[in-house]
Amino acid sequence: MKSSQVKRLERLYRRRVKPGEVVSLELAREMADISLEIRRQLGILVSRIGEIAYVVVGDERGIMIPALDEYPLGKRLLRGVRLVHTHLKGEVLSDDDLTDLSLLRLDLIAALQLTQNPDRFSIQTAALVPPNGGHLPYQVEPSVPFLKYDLDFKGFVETLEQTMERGLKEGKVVASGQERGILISVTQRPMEEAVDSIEELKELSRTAGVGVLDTVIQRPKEFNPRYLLGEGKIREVVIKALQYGATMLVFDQELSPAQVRSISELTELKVIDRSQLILDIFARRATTQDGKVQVELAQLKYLMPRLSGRGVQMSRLMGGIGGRGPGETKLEVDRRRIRDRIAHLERELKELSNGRYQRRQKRVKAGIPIISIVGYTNAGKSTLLNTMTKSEVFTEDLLFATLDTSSRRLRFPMDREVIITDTVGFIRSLPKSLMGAFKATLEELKDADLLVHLVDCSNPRVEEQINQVNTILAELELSQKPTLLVFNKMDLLPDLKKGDPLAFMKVRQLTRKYGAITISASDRKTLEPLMKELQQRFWHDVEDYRAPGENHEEFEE
Ligand SMILES: Nc1nc2c(ncn2[C@@H]2O[C@H](COP(=O)(O)OP(=O)(O)OP(=O)(O)O)[C@@H](O)[C@H]2O)c(=O)[nH]1
Ligand SMILES: [Mg+2]
Repeated sequence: MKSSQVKRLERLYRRRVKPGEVVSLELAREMADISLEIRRQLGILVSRIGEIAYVVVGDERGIMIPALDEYPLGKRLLRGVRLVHTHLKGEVLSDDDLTDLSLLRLDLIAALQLTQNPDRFSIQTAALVPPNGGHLPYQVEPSVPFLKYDLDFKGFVETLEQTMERGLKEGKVVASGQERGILISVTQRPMEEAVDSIEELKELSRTAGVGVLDTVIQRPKEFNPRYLLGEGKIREVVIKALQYGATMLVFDQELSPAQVRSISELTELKVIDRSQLILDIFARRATTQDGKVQVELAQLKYLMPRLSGRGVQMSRLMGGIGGRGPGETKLEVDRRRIRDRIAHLERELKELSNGRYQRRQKRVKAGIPIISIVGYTNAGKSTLLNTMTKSEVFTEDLLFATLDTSSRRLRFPMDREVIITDTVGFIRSLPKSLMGAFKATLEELKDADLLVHLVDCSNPRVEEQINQVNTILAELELSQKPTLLVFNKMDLLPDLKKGDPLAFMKVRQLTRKYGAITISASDRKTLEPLMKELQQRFWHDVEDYRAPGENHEEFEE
């Protein structure tokens, strides 16, 4: 470019646009003139007060918009700058233009559609529209000769912003105040597995208080190291997020710290992965000292490797859902202080575990058999403990209701008793950091004389869940323990038979295959076969277990 041309471009920065106009006639003419002379597209980004924030020169067919760091979106729904640029051959707004509009959330995008004559051109504009349940997030207007173009820009953009805000508050899809997420899985596993896993991610999201707007599965030949998702796909996701008014993306796969950063930079959405979701749920659920220490430890260990590198956006990284997790102040401490904290927590955990160990020793010494109930999260473990012992352990139809083991005594006839313990639920791909921290809790399983592996047989993923639990038991070196497989929630089977006959048949087949006992943990009357089996296992002399009734000795706490 000639220096005179550069000067002309620089002078554009001194121009002002009236707030009521998209662009003035004079300025548009000057742009057309320069653009035709240099044979490149020319764009200006204009702020709300009418200042020229950037002058951008492209090539013949397109233009690259710079990072708009000085105009952060933050909580705003629109960027606060509009793009006016030239199209040398009078082309209409391109897909790239509309993608920029959507991704950058520009106030408006305008193309000056030039002809050979710098004084005669048309203008075409497009702007975002409020989230509308899956339709296009923008609206493109027809071209009009520039001289006929007449839009009160100030009024237009203010109204648009207000409507968008109102739409968001009404939160048509999910209640407001909640996070609204799009779930994403990028995997090379078979489609069926991906669907199963994302179904579970939905449950986890529900438990964590994240409303699920949509799910996206991509099975690429190769992973894109930067975004995990392919570039095209991630743009699709962003547009979807705009359409539905999403606040967060939840990935089913573990993301590297760098990936979290690039994705959240590109999308300006909160980005979390499955591990973080689970950590978040654990953080909410921990009530006892033990549980709290373990969760904080796990969170810090998860955070540590994510602290390296420049400009880590803490709020996005560890904000979790609604900003729980280690508090802001704790996050400001440097790695060293975190390391100290980890060491401190580990000591504390050790002390707590010493206490646990002594309690365990007492039990072992007393020679009372110990039964531990294990199983996938939500299988009904706590319910079973409650019903068997008539106690009130917290149960809920959410994942990970129980985070600490709790033990109860269970009496059998003839003054016989066992200790029965409830444990934290298992889940596939438990975050590594959590696995470590919760090993302490699960250590108690080593003392168990019998594991009762409880299964929710109404769950469509029942077989997979059995396998997952077995895998984790193997990891804990517990495969050799005597184990009793018990199918729970049999009261739900008639419904399953009606709703999904195939799944029902599968359950029947599994029951036969494993010779499993079936019960309804919530219904005491159905526990008889289980009680009988337990009694047989521990006291071989018992010929027959008698059902609890008026004239019998009852099993009770
Ligand atoms: N229909 C039916 N629901 C049951 C039965 N047993 C448990 N539930 C329900 O299943 C849900 C989970 O029960 P919990 O006892 O909390 O399950 P858990 O295995 O302890 O779960 P975590 O502690 O999260 O691992 C609750 O809503 C229970 O009411 C049953 O026999 N039939
Ligand atoms: Mg429980």
